[in-house]
Amino acid sequence: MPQLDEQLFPSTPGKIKIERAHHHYTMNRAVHRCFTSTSTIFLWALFLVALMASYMSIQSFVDSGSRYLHHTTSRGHGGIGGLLWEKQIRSSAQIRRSNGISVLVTGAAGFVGTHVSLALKKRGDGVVGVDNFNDYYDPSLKKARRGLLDSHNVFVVEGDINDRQLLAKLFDVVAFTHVMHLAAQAGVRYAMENPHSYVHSNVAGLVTLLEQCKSADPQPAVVWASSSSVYGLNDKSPFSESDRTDQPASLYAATKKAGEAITHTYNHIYGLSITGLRFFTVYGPWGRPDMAYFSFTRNILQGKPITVYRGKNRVDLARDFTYIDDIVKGCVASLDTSGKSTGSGGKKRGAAPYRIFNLGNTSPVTVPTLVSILEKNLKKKAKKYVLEMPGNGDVPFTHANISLARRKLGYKPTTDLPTGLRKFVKWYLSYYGYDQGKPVNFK
Ligand SMILES: O=C(O)[C@H]1O[C@H](OP(=O)(O)OP(=O)(O)OC[C@H]2O[C@@H](n3ccc(=O)[nH]c3=O)[C@H](O)[C@@H]2O)[C@H](O)[C@@H](O)[C@@H]1O
Repeated sequence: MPQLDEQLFPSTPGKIKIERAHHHYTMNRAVHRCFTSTSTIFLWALFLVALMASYMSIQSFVDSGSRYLHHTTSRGHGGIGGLLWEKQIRSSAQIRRSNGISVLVTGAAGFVGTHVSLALKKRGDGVVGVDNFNDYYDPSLKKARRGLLDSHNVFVVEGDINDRQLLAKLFDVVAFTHVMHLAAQAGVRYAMENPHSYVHSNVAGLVTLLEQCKSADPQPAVVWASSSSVYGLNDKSPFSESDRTDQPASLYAATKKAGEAITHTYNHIYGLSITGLRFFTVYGPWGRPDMAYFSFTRNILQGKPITVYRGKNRVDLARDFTYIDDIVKGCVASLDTSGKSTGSGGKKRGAAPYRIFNLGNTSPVTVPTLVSILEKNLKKKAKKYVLEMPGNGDVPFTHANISLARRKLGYKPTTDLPTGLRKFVKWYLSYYGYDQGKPVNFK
């Protein structure tokens, strides 16, 4: 005779069977002890069905956990999905020039996102931003950037790129021609502290966004931020797009490299037009406080020490620091030359462009030189601690070969590090309210 628990859990293939095996041992004994009459059996059956149902609903909550949470928060903040919301989205997406484009900018309250959104809006394109305003660095700076965007009629939705319903809703309201995907967990060394945030944004978030782009009709062309860090331990200099990128030195770099592979599959299977931009240590006004040029400035002004990393054999580290305005030109040119996605209804209808470009400055500068330029601009000496570079994901140097971007995008950086840092320091002092060296409104 079949055992009672076998009658309650009929043999089915796949997942259910595993669940059943799970329950089998503990319940077997309970069943024999307790089931003495048919009415008790009936009550137990009801109880078990209820147990199964609640287990399944917990499972589905876990599956869609982040989506659920993000939804609640975003709904709470901005009345997402309401009529007023739709009106703001439509007005922000409105194109005001002939042959203009309408762009969804992810990470719009971020450093590069803010600058690109403003540049597009200023020339008459439609722009809608999305940003989750996370606290990886001071969210008040992100809010201030949003204020700047607001004043130029760029609307930024508070939400996460992992939120499928939000993305679907945005594409319902606007037929975006382009997506400028800049939302990401940035920072090379922080990946050791919080590895999962890199997977969440740079892998899972990217896939969620591409899924939406693939099924949108018409499909938008996608331009997105990869990173110079994908070159990892490559020691061939300068770095060309065709150089090897299979030796990442940090999880951050690995997720960006994964992004290049993931976007390739969406291009190949669904006909999405893809352009990946390998940014080289971008700096400038409204920049990121976690980056060296920014935190060095803060510490020098506050009289606090800075740590200057040094490579093996006392060799200085160097970066191909690239000024934000040059990067913006590269981003805008990428959107303008992206070519169309070919798919519709989730099906590819022909080959679409897949491109990768270095956007660098082509002249690496050492970290000690960066510090001395800042000292000159701030008229203050840094208290320096020199430390051997810890094994935390850093690479010794970066140097971009930009001939491909020059040929295909007309990309030509024009700002050297001293000029760019002068502009940054000027912004920094006015933003944080320094008056003759004294912080008035230091945040
Ligand atoms: O080009 C890129 O792909 C990457 O550029 C930067 O990464 P990184 O070049 O490491 O920029 P910083 O964090 O500003 O560091 C610049 C240099 O200063 C050095 N550094 C940093 C911090 C510090 O306290 N001391 C110090 O000497 C680093 O070792 C590095 O050589 C960005 O943070 C990444 O998000 C971006 O993807």
